[in-house]
Parts: sequence; C-alpha cells; structure tokens
Amino acid sequence: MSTLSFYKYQGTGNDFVMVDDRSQQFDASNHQLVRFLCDRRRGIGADGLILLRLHPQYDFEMVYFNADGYLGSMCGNGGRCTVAFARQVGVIENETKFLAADGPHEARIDADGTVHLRMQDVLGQQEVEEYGVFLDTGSPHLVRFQPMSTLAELNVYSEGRAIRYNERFREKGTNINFVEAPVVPGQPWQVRTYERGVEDETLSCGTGVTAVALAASRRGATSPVHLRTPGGDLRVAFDAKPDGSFTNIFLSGPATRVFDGSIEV
Ligand SMILES: N[C@H](CCC[C@H](N)C(=O)O)C(=O)O
Repeated sequence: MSTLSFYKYQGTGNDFVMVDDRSQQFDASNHQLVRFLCDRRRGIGADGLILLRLHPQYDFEMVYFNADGYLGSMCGNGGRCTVAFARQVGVIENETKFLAADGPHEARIDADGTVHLRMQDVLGQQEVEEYGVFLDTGSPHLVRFQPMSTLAELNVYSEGRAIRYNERFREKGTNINFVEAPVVPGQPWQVRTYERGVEDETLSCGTGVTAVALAASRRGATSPVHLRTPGGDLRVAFDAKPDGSFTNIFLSGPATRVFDGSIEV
C-alpha cells in the first residue's frame, strides 16, 4: 500500500481526478488503479483522471484517462482543468503551451478564471452520416440535431448506448451529442452528451460542444457559439474556411478546484 495525493477539479460538471505526476511515479498502464480512483462508490469518483507531467518541449503534458481506466483521446473540459491545475501548482502563469493526446494546445486564463483553450484545427468537410454529423475535435463525436422540445425528455443513456455499440461504432466507439437549436437566435444551443469511455451521460463534454458548435455553424450559428450543457455554459469561437475546415478554434469556460486529498492505493 502507498498513499497517492490527488486534487479534484470540475469544468461545467465534467469532473476529474488530477494527479501532479511531475516525478513520473504513476503507472499509466495500471487500468485497474485508474478505474478504482474514478469509481464513485469505492474510490474518489470522476469522469476521468489526468496526470500532469513535465515535457522537454512544452510547459507540461496532459495525460488523460477515461473512467474505464484506459487512455482517452483529447478532453476539452479536462484540458481547461489541467491548465488551471498547472497554474495552481506553479508550473505556468496565465498563458501556456502544452501537449495533449492530439498534439499541442495553447491556453490562457482570464482574470475571472475563465480558461480559453485552443483546440486543434478541424480539417476537411464534415461527414454527414446516417446517424448524424461525424467529426473529430480531438475525440470522435457524432452530432445529432433533435426536434424542438425533445432534448429534456430524451434518454441519453439508452439512445447513446444503442448508437455507440452498433455495427458502425462498436469497435472504436464514439461520443454522441444530442442537440437542440435555439428557438430565438442568440440563445444557447442545448447539448447533452453520451461519453465513450465513461459509457454514460456526463454533465458536459468540451470536445463535444466544440463539435456541436462547428456542426451548428453549417446551420446558421455564428462564432462565438454559446452552448448550454446540463453542467453549465461554454463558448466556442472559430474561423470557418470556405473549404469546410475550421481554424482558430477556442473552447472557453470555467475550471474549478473542488478539493484535495490522499488515498491508499
Ligand atoms: N469529456 C471530454 C471528452 C473526452 C472524450 C472521451 N470520452 C473519449 O472519447 O475518449 C471533453 O470534455 O472533451
């Protein structure tokens, strides 16, 4: 047995166990340990776990695991939380360049604590498939526009699960975002997300709302797009290129430290 110190962060209700692993002691291949730490009944409880590690070319590296214990792809809410955490432990001040699973990211923390996180460019045309618009914003996302006034009643767990485990997506999995467009322009786009790797609905998904904003821009939404998740509000700014690509994508929102602790592992 040994003692692991951790911090707990959340960004619009997407919550993470954060470990300062600058000494590189954490065994990233120990899926069972990560799963235990994310377990809401037996462990700390979170949608994912993030290691803050040092990197020779960047301010730090973010290593993100889903709650199932396996390395995930990019996590937008987790990215904002890691930036806030890096400042808390003194690795950065208000601006940074760091590395994540999908490559380098820049970020800036405002005076009010809002973290603006630059996402990777999304190149090429959006793929419109039978199940919705499919795009990769660092993680794979399906965007499904719902009829008006149906989002609140939707069973995101069962509808999302049915798609995630169907023939098309079973092998690699996908995150699925169910979206309701604003009735009046200027109001937020409402989003509920089924997350791969958590295999459940989460309160918010950063790469998910980014995918929604880009897909919504093809339906008249203009940058910055205001999005509302069950866990809170986020903004996504971008430049839409004539060839269908998106550049200068920024995900903006809060990142909050909730508590610190230690656990026997
Ligand atoms: N919650 C995350 C998404 C994690 C993606 C993960 N579920 C995967 O597909 O590996 C976010 O805020 O972007």
